[in-house]
Amino acid sequence: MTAVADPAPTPASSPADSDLVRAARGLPVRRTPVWFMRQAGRSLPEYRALRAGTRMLEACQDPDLVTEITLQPVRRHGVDAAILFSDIVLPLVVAGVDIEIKPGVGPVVAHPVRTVADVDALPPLEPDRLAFLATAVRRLVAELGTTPLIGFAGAPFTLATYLIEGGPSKEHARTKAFMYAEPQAWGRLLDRLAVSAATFLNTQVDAGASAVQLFDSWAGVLSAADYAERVLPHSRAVLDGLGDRDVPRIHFGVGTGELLPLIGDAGADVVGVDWRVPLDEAARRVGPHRSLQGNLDPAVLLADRATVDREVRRVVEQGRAARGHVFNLGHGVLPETDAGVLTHVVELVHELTTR
Ligand SMILES: Cc1c2[nH]c(c1CCC(=O)O)Cc1[nH]c(c(CCC(=O)O)c1C)Cc1[nH]c(c(CCC(=O)O)c1C)Cc1[nH]c(c(C)c1CCC(=O)O)C2
Repeated sequence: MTAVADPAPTPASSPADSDLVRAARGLPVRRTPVWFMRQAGRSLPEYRALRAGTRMLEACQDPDLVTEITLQPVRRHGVDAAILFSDIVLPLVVAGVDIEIKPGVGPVVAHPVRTVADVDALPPLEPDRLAFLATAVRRLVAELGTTPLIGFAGAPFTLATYLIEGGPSKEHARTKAFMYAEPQAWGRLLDRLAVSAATFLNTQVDAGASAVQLFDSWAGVLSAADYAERVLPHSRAVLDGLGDRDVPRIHFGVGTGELLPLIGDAGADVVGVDWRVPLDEAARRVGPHRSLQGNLDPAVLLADRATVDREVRRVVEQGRAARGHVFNLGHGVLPETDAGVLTHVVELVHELTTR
């Protein structure tokens, strides 16, 4: 059922009462909440200016920079949520794994995990090394007022792809080969990654984040059977690791049309959907007990205004089939996107859905 507005909507009294959190729980909203994956980043000139001269993974560990970069898209676009400026590989970096983020490429691992011994040599993440993260989150929560902060972590499978491939990959063939050839070491690797992801998430929630997103960006390369047996239990462990922390859980991957029910079953309140499956169909696949997030194709934002408007309207309409809808893109903002178009999309979604 589509969430219906209160007769006389009053402004949110706290982040926990925000439209983002309400939509995620399937409660009535004032208007459909909007945020964008990669809303902080190269589409913003003020981001490029602030980041100049600082390496990505250094910036992520500097509470001043994290706070400012996280707030930039909230100020500029009026989005309904902030997402912490960080990266999915950060828990590994903090634990001592030698990783660099190469501009225009992505994370590159100096010594990829290729053997059982490599798995057992991975350093654990000590929670007391995350003080910078708790500081940044506390500052952000103070600055954001009633706007919720979304904390996030990379899911075990997607992190394993970077560790095993040594960098970005299309087919993830080495990852799958290791998964099939060394099922026990695979299980230990994903267990470890689940523990560090849970530590990373819990630090953010304990410091005041109002929702979390687990990014399993590359899970869509797996069959449903392999995902269910070899990956889902570890993602569930991350989300279960939140314990009784009462924040909504968003769970997202790209190309996961065939996995959507399982992505939900791993313990999500909200299933993130890319542009390949329309939201009304996605709602049928995940069932009536979960909300949806998505799913405008990021490339649409490079098209003319009439196309943008038509596609935004379509996503909003199809999203009405969901228990609750968080408007987003189907994947991250492309760096060449005009920031003005993002602001326009926020305004249009609000206009179309204000009751
Ligand atoms: C797979 C993945 C990564 N990182 C992330 C994912 C999952 C989401 C997805 O599927 O895109 C998650 C992530 N990375 C970043 C955020 C910040 C919050 C936000 O969404 O605004 C989030 C949530 C910042 C970032 N992470 C990165 C940037 C760009 C670095 C820069 O600006 O120099 C940002 C803003 C770097 C990064 N980090 C990663 C890639 C593939 C890249 C892109 C490399 C490039 O194109 O230069 C790994």
